[in-house]
Amino acid sequence: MLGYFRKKSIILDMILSSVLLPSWQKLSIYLLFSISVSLFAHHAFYLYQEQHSLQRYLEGIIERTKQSVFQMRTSLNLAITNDQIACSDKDLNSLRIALLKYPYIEDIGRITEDHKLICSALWGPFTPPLELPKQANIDTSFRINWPETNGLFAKGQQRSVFSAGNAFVIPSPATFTDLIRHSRKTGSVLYSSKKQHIYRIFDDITLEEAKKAMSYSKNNVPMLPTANNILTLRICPAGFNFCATAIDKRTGYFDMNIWQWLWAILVGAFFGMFMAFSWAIFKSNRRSLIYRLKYAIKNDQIYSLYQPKIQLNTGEIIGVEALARWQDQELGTVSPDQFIACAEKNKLITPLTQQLVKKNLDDMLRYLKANSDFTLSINLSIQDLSNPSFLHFVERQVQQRGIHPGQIIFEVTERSAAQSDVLKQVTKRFLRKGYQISLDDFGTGFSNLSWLTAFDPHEIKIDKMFIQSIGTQTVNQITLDSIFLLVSKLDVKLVFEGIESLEEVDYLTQHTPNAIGQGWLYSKAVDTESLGKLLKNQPFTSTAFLTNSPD
Ligand SMILES: Nc1nc2c(ncn2[C@@H]2O[C@@H]3COP(=O)(O)O[C@H]4[C@@H](O)[C@H](n5cnc6c(=O)[nH]c(N)nc65)O[C@@H]4COP(=O)(O)O[C@H]3[C@H]2O)c(=O)[nH]1
Repeated sequence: MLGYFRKKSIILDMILSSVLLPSWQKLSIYLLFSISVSLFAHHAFYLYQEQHSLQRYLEGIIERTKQSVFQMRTSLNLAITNDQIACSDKDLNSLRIALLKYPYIEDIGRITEDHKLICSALWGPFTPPLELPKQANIDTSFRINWPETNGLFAKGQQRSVFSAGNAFVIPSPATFTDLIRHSRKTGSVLYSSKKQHIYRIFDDITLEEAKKAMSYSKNNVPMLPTANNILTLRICPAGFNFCATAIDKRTGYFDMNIWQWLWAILVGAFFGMFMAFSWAIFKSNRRSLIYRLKYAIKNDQIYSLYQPKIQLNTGEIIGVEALARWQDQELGTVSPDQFIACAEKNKLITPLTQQLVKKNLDDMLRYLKANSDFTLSINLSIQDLSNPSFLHFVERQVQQRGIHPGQIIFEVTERSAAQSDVLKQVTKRFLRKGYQISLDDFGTGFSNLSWLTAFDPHEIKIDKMFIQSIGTQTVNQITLDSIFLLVSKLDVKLVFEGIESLEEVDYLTQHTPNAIGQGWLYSKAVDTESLGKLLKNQPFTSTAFLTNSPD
């Protein structure tokens, strides 16, 4: 069990260590940001829902008011066209029949020109007549209507009275009963379209709140949550003389309960973490070797430095080996062993080699032209060689610059036995075109004798580990001695890599007088300018020539 958890934690450690984890400061910023975004999103979401619910509520009130208006208009018309003597029994009976037909009307009766109610279907004749308040509103639908009328019904009750001709109606207070929400945060106000008169206030809305809501000529949807802002929606139906505004006094944030707040914070925190880690992974990927290498190739940032190859017995520079260099903004100096392997693995080697070949030919053109014995060694990967178009590419580049193919040496390394057959085939095509082939890193890995017999390289490069073994009496030194013996029988140039001391030069020249060498004793890989100086000052005859040029 313990082992299981240990294993899990190792895997987690591995995952986490491969990602650039965000710092606590960054994580807090992400969290703060996304919690705020989440809260705002929740606010907007609830606001949207509330707006929809308020819209439905308002439409309900508008629809019911239209029905009520229709019933009032029709019943008033019936009363006006009734040719009975006003307030007679017959008149009152026909008014009662009308009253029974229209459920949104509470009472219907007769009114005099000076605004006195003289009888009604419910109450019969009023003796004396009931006087209405003087402040009448002119209403296009009903000619005259009065606002709340005190005293007609129970004490304190108010009714609106609408009149036309010698008839009046009182709408039923039960008209909207089923629409009332009994809500403490929403409500609505019904008023004349010119805002002269408030017909009715629904739910728990104060007169001040109703007036404030009426003051908005359009819908008021407060996206930014402030405590004083109210959500209001207004509808003024065409062909009618009234408007209704619905109000929501506590919206979004202000209406969220503790669980909704917690949920919003949790969602925000989750997304904040998610964003922070996604960004960290994205950044880690951007910093990855493969990403940076693609970027470097695309932006032509990889270049070559040139390490002189020396004829050891004379100290003369007979050519150079191009060695790729890459200085990345993010990763710093990356060794060619690393990035070449990465390019090979990710099928980037062909574009990279092509870029480098062009640069190498351009850089060395003047030296190649100045001395027809001067050679340029270029490292190739097996993928370059097996790419059928690569030889054509090289041919084009070499011909365009008027360079003799024999001055170009392609260094190849056999990295697996399986590559042997391919190499045999392809290198022959290069040899036929006049290029030289050099067998690199001889003695290491798969570069061995079988290779030598498979085809005839012009040159064998002995790996630096053998040079470093000189004077050590190790297996490598013994191998080096056998290489001398073997190569003396073959028609092939021997190039020793990694020469760092005069003793090594002495040892090598004693065994192979025509040996060629390269190493830090003479020079590290240098740029074209420094190479020019080295060429001027050659031959290397003593330690005085040894440079400390940067690699
Ligand atoms: N300790 C020591 N080292 C010395 C001395 N003289 C030279 N060297 C290093 O030995 C390596 C020789 O290159 P290589 O065997 O072709 O091995 C090369 C070659 O296989 C590959 N490479 C470099 N440039 C290219 C390129 O343009 N294309 C391809 N395909 N491979 C390249 O990367 C390998 C490593 O290149 P570098 O890091 O530049 O390492 C170079 C060079 O800097 C010395 O006196 N002492």
